[in-house]
Amino acid sequence: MFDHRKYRPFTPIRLSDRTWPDKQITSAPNWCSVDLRDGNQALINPMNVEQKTRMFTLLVKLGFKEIEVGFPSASQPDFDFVRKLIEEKLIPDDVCIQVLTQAREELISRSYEALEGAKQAIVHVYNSTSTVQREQVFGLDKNGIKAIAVQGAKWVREYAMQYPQTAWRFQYSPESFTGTEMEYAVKVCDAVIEVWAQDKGRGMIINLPATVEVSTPNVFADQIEWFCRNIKQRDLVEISLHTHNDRGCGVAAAELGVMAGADRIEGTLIGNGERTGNMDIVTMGMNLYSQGIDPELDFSDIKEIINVVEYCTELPVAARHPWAGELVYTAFSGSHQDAIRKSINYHEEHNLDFWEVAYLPIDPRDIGREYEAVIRINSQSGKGGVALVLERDYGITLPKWMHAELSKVVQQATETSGEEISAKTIKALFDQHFTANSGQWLLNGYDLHTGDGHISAQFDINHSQNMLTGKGTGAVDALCNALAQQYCVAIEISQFDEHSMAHGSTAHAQASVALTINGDAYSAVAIAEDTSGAALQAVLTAFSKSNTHQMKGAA
Ligand SMILES: CC(=O)SCCNC(=O)CCNC(=O)[C@H](O)C(C)(C)COP(=O)(O)OP(=O)(O)OC[C@H]1O[C@@H](n2cnc3c(N)ncnc32)[C@H](O)[C@@H]1OP(=O)(O)O
Ligand SMILES: CC(C)C(=O)C(=O)O
Repeated sequence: MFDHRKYRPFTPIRLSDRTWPDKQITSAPNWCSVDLRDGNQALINPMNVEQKTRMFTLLVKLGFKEIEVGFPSASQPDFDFVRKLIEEKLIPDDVCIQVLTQAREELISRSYEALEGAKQAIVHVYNSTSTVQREQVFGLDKNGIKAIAVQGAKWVREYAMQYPQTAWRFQYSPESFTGTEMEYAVKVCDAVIEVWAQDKGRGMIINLPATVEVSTPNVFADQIEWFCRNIKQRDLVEISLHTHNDRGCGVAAAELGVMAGADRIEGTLIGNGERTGNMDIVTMGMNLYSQGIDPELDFSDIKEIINVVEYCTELPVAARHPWAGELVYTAFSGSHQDAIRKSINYHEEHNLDFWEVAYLPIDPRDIGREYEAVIRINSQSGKGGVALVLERDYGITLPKWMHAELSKVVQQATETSGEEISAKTIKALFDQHFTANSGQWLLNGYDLHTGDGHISAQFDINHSQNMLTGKGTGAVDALCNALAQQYCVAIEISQFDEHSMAHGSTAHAQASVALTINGDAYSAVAIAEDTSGAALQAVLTAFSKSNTHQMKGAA
């Protein structure tokens, strides 16, 4: 039964003098990828050695310096993978691998066996401390649970002594930290630190997991600030966070947690992990990047990250996934397209130092995305977007007065199909509507003579099979007069635009014209090697439309 009364609200801790809301993140935290452990343990098919190796290689390439590579005491494949990394010397000198173990002696001992020969490594031991786990899973009181942690810490320390060649660091996680009374969590962690602090200079990490996300991120941040203030030997430990995404706020919790004093963040690429996933390092890293902060991870080839993640996890990356999804830099809606087009043009024209483009929080090209994907056209799109597609993909810049006319044609097509329309189809519609010419109305040549402020011109046109002669203030005017005289119609030039086309194009000029012929409007575009040729052809094409129309009308 869908009955909310079955649930109780989470009780926040009392922290009225919190300071984290006034803090800003100004640098990247220390990152630790747990793709190969927490990510892996949540998969339908855990990664095989080949997939793990591919993921590890990517993580190193992205710049991770700490990578939890598995739970080697849990399974032979995990054990073998750690051995492979060490024996095949696949771990760069500046990368530290990490392994997870429960606080059980046989598992700790096996973890050290797996790590033998590593230059440096982090042994990560955990046990659950929340009220629910204490009472319902372990059946132990607070002292009993603390004793597991302390005993685990002791075994971790003792076994490390048997492998003095490795530079060991130790990590402890009070699993289900957020469901634990804060005073008690501090007590357990203080006790673990006390064990490990016996070895002076030993790197220690206390990792605080939101094993299941149970509150709003501000409550988590309060817990972190409170914990950091109250732990006894704060200066000896690195405080790490390991958030999950059950309420959809895994990244927000980690961010506020860093503001509250944490130094290190554990997470996965694209947020794979138990249930709704671990906190997504790509999202948090890109959040920093978009604020001008170096994430110290290289996400410039997002496609490669997606390919490897999809290959290794056998799960698809959602099209709307923050920063990485296929559609996150794409606008279909007209007003967004219009603003993006104007904003990008403004940016280029004013040579701005900072990226501030409407609807695009970053330049998609920074992460290897093309502008092509930014504007896509369907029935929600507007004239600006359609014009941009023609300009972007075909170098055809339409004058503003022509945008609405083309957009109407495209809109009809998208409404009829109910689907997205490709750039190729938009170009075909443009040709059909603006440049199509029966072939009878093609300009073969022209001869212009200037005198008494007027141009006398002769036009060689297929259709007339004779030369047309006209006089006017310019070539276009002269042609219109010639046509008006020859075909006994009234012609007025309502709009006219001509410009050179982009460098590198085979044609060099584009002309657009709107004529009013016997009271009706006809517009056309022509592209030719020179501006006069393009202008005259545009007039002929527009005129041909009226001619067809009249013939149709007559029939
Ligand atoms: C929040 C997290 O993601 S933690 C990481 C979880 N990851 C995994 O579990 C993946 C790998 N795990 C495994 O392959 C297995 O669970 C193993 C190998 C670790 C342990 O396997 P098994 O001993 O066969 O079974 P299981 O996991 O059910 O063990 C539960 C026992 O361990 C105890 N236990 C559980 N966690 C811990 C811990 N952190 N420290 C000490 N003891 C623990 C339980 O109380 C229980 O004891 P009991 O047998 O006396 O009741
Ligand atoms: C072992 C801990 C860090 C964990 O994976 C969790 O609590 O989610």
